[in-house]
Amino acid sequence: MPFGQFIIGPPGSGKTTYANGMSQYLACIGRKVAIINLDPANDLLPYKPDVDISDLVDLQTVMQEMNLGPNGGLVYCMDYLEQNMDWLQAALEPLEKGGAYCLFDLPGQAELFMMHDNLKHIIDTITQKWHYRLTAVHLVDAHLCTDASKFISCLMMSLSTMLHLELPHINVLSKIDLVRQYGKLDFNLDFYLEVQNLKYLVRTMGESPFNKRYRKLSQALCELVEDMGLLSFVPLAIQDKQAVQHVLGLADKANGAVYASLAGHSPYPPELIYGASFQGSETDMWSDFQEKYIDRPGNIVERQVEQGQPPE
Ligand SMILES: Nc1nc2c(ncn2[C@@H]2O[C@H](COP(=O)(O)OP(=O)(O)OP(=O)(O)O)[C@@H](O)[C@H]2O)c(=O)[nH]1
Repeated sequence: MPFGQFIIGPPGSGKTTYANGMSQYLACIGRKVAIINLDPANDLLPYKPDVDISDLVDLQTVMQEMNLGPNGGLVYCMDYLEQNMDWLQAALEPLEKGGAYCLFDLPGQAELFMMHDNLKHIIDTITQKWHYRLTAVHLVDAHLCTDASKFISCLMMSLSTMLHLELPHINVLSKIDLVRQYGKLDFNLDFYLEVQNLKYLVRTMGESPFNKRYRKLSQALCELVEDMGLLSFVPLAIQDKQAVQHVLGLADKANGAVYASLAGHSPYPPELIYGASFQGSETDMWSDFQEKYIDRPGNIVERQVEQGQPPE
């Protein structure tokens, strides 16, 4: 029974970097890991994929021969993969036999999730027909927290992806370490992670004619998200070991790897699965992140300016 993660999220949200970082962490703690690149637009990979969709279909060739743009080409490649799932099954077989934890790096274009069924069919085949136990790890760039309207869009996108995929799901605010660059947040980090009391978010939206006109709509969307009670985020900065550990621990619980290990149905003893996951309290971790990445000035010059001293 193979375990692993589907890594999803909009373009640029950090999926490939996460696949690379997570695989390094897994290898470090002694778990076998494989990366399956299913994004044909991924040309400069920081990792060496164990399976690469480019070996099946090449996006550039598709664009040239079919006279398609990048998005049309991507949809074509996904259709092609859907029709050639036996290729993927054969490529996965040795990894499965070797007991590898599978990280699937997926394309980020939202239309693949929202408007076409090909990726959903691919995911369904892997999880339902081939019985892979996979958690969807959905990354969104944390800079969306710096603007209430953008954060509401991010909530809608995360929620609809969750409902569309019907998989165990973790929502991640990625690149937390870069948030400071985009200015001060209106609220502490836990506000964005817990996704509660969103009425306060709507209040920060300003008084432009556009905002005034659509305030009720924003309010209704926020109420919908809160009423469903399905959405929350965990923070990630890929170089932060604690954060990577935390996401892995949640993914292992969501896909059942922890319970399989406890029941003796895993090549890894529970100590390795539990022992490698984050053991502390989430609230302490949030405060630590708040202090480390959001409150604390990033460098000595910023610190001096914040303390009212002229930079040296
Ligand atoms: N500082 C910082 N940079 C990050 C982090 N995660 C990703 N990045 C950077 O964000 C940029 C985009 O990351 P990618 O991993 O290529 O994002 P992606 O989602 O795979 O992008 P597409 O392949 O276009 O869909 C790269 O420059 C990464 O180095 C992080 O946690 N911290």
